[in-house]
Amino acid sequence: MTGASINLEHVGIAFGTAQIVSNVNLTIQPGEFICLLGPSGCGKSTLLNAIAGFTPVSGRITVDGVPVTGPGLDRGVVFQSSEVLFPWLTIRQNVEYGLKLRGTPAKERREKADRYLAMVGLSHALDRFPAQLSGGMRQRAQIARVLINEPSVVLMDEPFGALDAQTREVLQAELARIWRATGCTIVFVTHDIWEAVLLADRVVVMTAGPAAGIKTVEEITLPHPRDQGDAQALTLFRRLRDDIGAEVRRALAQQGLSTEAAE
Ligand SMILES: Nc1ncnc2c1ncn2[C@@H]1O[C@H](COP(=O)(O)OP(=O)(O)OP(=O)(O)O)[C@@H](O)[C@H]1O
Repeated sequence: MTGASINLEHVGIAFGTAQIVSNVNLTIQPGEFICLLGPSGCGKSTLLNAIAGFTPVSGRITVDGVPVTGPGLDRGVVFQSSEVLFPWLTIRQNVEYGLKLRGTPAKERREKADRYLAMVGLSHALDRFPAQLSGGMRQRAQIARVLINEPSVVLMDEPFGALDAQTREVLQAELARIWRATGCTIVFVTHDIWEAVLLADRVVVMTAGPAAGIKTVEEITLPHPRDQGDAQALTLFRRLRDDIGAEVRRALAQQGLSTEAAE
């Protein structure tokens, strides 16, 4: 598994007459970890869905130079909700499912499923059903189900958003390890500024919608594992918080609402 480059050129996304995203230009290097941050509702998920090929765009999105025209196995998507797992299949069967559909022999798909389930720390839960797992374990299973396809790009939409703070912290550290082990390119949507500081090579901050674009791109060169107690990490956190806060205040002012409401 190696990471692919992603190129967004003048990307715009509209739903009917509503222009959600406008003129986004971004080049993502192979193996990079990009976090998308921005005010609520600005269009982070919309942009991620466009890279996944779920949403048509104006402009151009390419992955390793190939235009995105629809979903593909080169791009795996991890959603916030783990309800995408089939409740009637065991965790191992869930992870194997895609390979089974594509006719991979049973022995090979079992070996692969077990390898990726070991990578996400679920070797002890292979034969359990989703309902018998915690939320964090279900998210690990969802990640294994994506990784088994050996995608060059993993797109993650607030994958830890529904988890408690301690579980989220554990999964963040595990994701950083998995990312290094696989070399895939990750684009990760989050509301959580600390999550972005702890994980990303670059944080892309979007402007408030409508017609959201890129406000700033912050490069983070701190070594892993990163720590919230680190002074440089704290400086970055504050800068990102101020950038996003300014966008939220601008959006509220545009709507004629008090800017103090955003403090
Ligand atoms: N299928 C759709 N049809 C019409 N409008 C949509 C559709 N999907 C999203 N939108 C609108 O696009 C805008 C951006 O939504 P999106 O979910 O991408 O924002 P977000 O930044 O990910 O939000 P949040 O941070 O709250 O999760 C919102 O105004 C939303 O209502």
